[in-house]
Amino acid sequence: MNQSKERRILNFVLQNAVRGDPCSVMETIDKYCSEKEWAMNVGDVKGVILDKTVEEINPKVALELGTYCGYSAVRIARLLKAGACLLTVEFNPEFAAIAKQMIEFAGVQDKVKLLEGPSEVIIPQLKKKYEVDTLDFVFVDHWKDRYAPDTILLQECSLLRKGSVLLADNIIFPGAPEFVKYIRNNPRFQCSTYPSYLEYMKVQDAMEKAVFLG
Ligand SMILES: O=C(NCCNC(=O)c1cc(-c2ccc(F)cc2)cc(O)c1O)c1cc(O)ncn1
Ligand SMILES: [Mg+2]
Repeated sequence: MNQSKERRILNFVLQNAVRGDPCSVMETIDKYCSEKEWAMNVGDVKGVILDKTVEEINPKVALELGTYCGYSAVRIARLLKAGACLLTVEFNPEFAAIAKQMIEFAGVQDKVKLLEGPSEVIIPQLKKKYEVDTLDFVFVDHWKDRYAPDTILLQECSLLRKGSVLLADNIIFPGAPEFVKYIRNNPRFQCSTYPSYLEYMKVQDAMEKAVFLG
């Protein structure tokens, strides 16, 4: 059975990156995906916007929707302080298996909890099953038509507090029009847009930052 692209990315990391070095893992994935096979990691250009947002917030509890191969989980976790954690949600079991190995190879497994399942099932479990009180930071990077419903679900589950920050990938390409419409017209969010480029491409994209006002 021929290998998946995600398995090829992981193997390239296992063979070329430095075990326990998150930056080496990120650089190696970016090298593979810009030179050999494109893949939907947030990437090195938008990754800087993600870094700056995480460093500004310094979250104790962070959530990621859409783990994929674990690139952004490694990217976020490397910036988390002692005692802080990232919960990352992936629906696709193959992606989750790859991401688990990627996170462990990077050495950030103690800061990351990978939750396998659909976001609409996992989010309502965060308080009771995963002992979350509220979320300081949410990186939204899963199915684009889930961005708006899951933002509503996070509020319904009282997972956001005054000052919680959402950062959403791909609001230009592939686009998340329902989310943009919802969040920019919602008086409970303070929004700002960060124009950038689609990972590994000369195609315009952007990230949307939305601060929950409580
Ligand atoms: O996370 C799940 N899918 C990947 C979401 N991410 C994307 O779709 C995504 C796509 C693109 C992209 C860009 C250009 C292009 F030509 C094709 C795709 C870029 C990105 O940066 C993304 O983030 C998922 C799976 C599932 O089964 N259930 C719940 N969620
Ligand atoms: Mg994305």
